Amino acid sequence: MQSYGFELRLSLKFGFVCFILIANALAVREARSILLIPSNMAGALAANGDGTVPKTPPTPSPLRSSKYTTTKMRILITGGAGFIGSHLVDRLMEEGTNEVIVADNFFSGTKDNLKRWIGHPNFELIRHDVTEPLLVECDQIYHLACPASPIFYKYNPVKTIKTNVMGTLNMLGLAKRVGARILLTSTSEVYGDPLQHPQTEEYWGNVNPIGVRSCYDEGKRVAETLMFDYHRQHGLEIRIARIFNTYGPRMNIDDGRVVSNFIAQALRGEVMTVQAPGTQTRSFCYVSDMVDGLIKLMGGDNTGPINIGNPGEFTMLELANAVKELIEPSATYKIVENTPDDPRQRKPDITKATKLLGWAPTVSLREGLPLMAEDFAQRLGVSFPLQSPRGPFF
Ligand SMILES: NC(=O)c1ccc[n+]([C@@H]2O[C@H](COP(=O)([O-])OP(=O)(O)OC[C@H]3O[C@@H](n4cnc5c(N)ncnc54)[C@H](O)[C@@H]3O)[C@@H](O)[C@H]2O)c1
Ligand SMILES: O=C(O)[C@H]1O[C@H](OP(=O)(O)OP(=O)(O)OC[C@H]2O[C@@H](n3ccc(=O)[nH]c3=O)[C@H](O)[C@@H]2O)[C@H](O)[C@@H](O)[C@@H]1O
Repeated sequence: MQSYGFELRLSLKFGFVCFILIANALAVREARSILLIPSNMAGALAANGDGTVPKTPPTPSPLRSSKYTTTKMRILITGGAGFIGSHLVDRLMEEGTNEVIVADNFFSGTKDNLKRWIGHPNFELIRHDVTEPLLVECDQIYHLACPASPIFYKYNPVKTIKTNVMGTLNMLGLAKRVGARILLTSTSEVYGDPLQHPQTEEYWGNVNPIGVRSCYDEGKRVAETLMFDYHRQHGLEIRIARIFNTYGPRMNIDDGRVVSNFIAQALRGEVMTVQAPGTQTRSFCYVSDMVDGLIKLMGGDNTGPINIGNPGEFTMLELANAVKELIEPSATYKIVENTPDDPRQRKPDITKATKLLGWAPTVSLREGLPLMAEDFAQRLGVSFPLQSPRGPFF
């Protein structure tokens, strides 16, 4: 009797274990089907990573087709209170067919750049830091928010990284939720101190991952990675512009970038500070050309990355001499110490932009410098064209 009892207990235990195992197997199958995870998920992810056709884009929010919603294109511009962003706002507002929302934390931008639109029924300005999530409904996102001048982005490098990584992640999350197309303003700094010249989009760059500029250039490289991962994994419609040095009216007078420094110094009667050795090169794009390029990229079919910049290449000494010739003939310069990791040469190959977007810059440096100087002179309260023995230049 005792042995029967023992066998019964044993078979009950065995039955219980079998039951648990079968139940577990069923639960896993059920969970898979609930979560819609295909059995070949690992393969699918690998295939996506290999650049196979991305998923269908997410459906736009139902709010956008509500009869109470405007028929205008609603465009979010992060960093829209800054230099390039505010010119982009002007252009998109002037089109008359858009509603524009600007989200900016005013770290390097200012409300003053947008004063023309504040109060306009198609315009909204939100004080918002992109490192925090943002809930708005929109059709397109131009994601510019990020300090761009080396002085500003090195001021709080951890914040710069957070802005590039968490900020881009938040904007991608927003784009995914509302089904918006998103454009990232990346930078020629992803090429670092380039060993290929001019730089094509295929070049992977020569970047110091632990240098003082890394918060910006590595930050932008991660932002580009995030854009492509969201594109492959979630089907997001992405656009990436690699912007090369852009200048024009409305830059911060004490922004610290070279064109604004030289013009402000020349107009204030100060000595222009050419950082050693002075033979390093940059290619300068006028802001109206840049805005044209960004809008064409957003409207076109190509994800990018696409270089947008003016291929005219100048040494810093040549730039100082151009400012002297065109802005203030009495201007002088001195050679000062440079900062670490300053790229020695930079010039965009714009074959892709020309072929795929039908875009090319139209404003030369000689035309653009005086236009910028006029704006700076007005803000500094000095007259321009400055009186000189040779008279006005244009
Ligand atoms: N101007 C150039 O030569 C150049 C070159 C390459 C790339 N870019 C890129 O273009 C974009 C605009 O550059 P810009 O020259 O107009 O610079 P900018 O500094 O004038 O504008 C950047 C704007 O972003 C805002 N911002 C910064 N951090 C933010 C945050 N955490 N949350 C919300 N807003 C924030 C600033 O307040 C500012 O209004 C940047 O993404 C920059 O990296 C510019
Ligand atoms: O276009 C780009 O991709 C990047 O270009 C710039 O970075 P950088 O080229 O270093 O811009 P500047 O600070 O204007 O410096 C340009 C050159 O001028 C020199 N410089 C700068 C300031 C100055 O007073 N004098 C001077 O000679 C620097 O040494 C450097 O060689 C921008 O600041 C970045 O936001 C942007 O992403």
